Amino acid sequence: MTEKSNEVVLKVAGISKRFGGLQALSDVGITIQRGQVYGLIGPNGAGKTTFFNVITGLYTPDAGTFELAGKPYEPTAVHEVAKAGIARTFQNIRLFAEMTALENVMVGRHIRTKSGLLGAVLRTKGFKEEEAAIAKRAQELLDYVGIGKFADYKARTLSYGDQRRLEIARALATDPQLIALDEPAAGMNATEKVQLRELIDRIRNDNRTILLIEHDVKLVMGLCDRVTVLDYGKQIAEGNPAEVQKNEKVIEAYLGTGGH
Ligand SMILES: Nc1ncnc2c1ncn2[C@@H]1O[C@H](COP(=O)(O)OP(=O)(O)OP(=O)(O)O)[C@@H](O)[C@H]1O
Repeated sequence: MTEKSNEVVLKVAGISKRFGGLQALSDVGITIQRGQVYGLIGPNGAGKTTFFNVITGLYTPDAGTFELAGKPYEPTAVHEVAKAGIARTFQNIRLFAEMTALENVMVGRHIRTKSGLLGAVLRTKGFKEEEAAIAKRAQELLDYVGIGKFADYKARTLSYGDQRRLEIARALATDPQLIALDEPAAGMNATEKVQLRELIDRIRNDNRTILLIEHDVKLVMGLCDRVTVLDYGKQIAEGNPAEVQKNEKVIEAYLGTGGH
């Protein structure tokens, strides 16, 4: 029997990372199954961003093993990781401000195109057909995240919440194995958070897999299938939200630092 929930998408183990005298991560590992929303939480300075950056190729770890959809990958460069199948968004939105929403999504799609640079320069027939297909797919993705009507708007003119949706559409455009969202709810108002939650739910229901760093513990607990809690670079708890919430080390870590 093929149980989708048993299919491992990301398996990282034994990750350590030191910055000078500071052990930012010590032997951290997570396993994410297809269709899961996996949350990464922890007090300020716990190592969440470092962990995220290691997985997505921004930082080189001192130790660790990495497997994506059953294949080992080397997180040595961001574009290699994107090609391997991890798409990410950033805490501080990184869109092409002067490009339209549609163009921003098309950029995401280009890492999967075949014509390449020469085709683009020569504007070959193959290139033009491919462009049209990419534009169509980009429009579908904008519709999917709920901002289809803004396709021709410059990214910078969109509301904050819509820019975050656009980033997610761009990430989806790469057909990733895993979508890594870095604090997607940061700076959102209550209505935008509800909409974000609905969108993430929808993405999960389409059997996609999401890793999420988020400060909004309520959002994480309400949304995630599994959660890892980091504190001072160590993984102090892993489990479903109910288990993690009851964990004494977790309660202590949050109360001890004033929580969030
Ligand atoms: N590039 C770096 N150079 C030196 N130290 C770093 C670097 N990046 C992170 N650190 C340190 O590593 C530790 C973990 O930081 P990290 O940003 O991963 O935590 P975090 O859990 O994401 O925190 P926050 O919730 O505040 O974003 C901190 O003590 C931080 O100062």
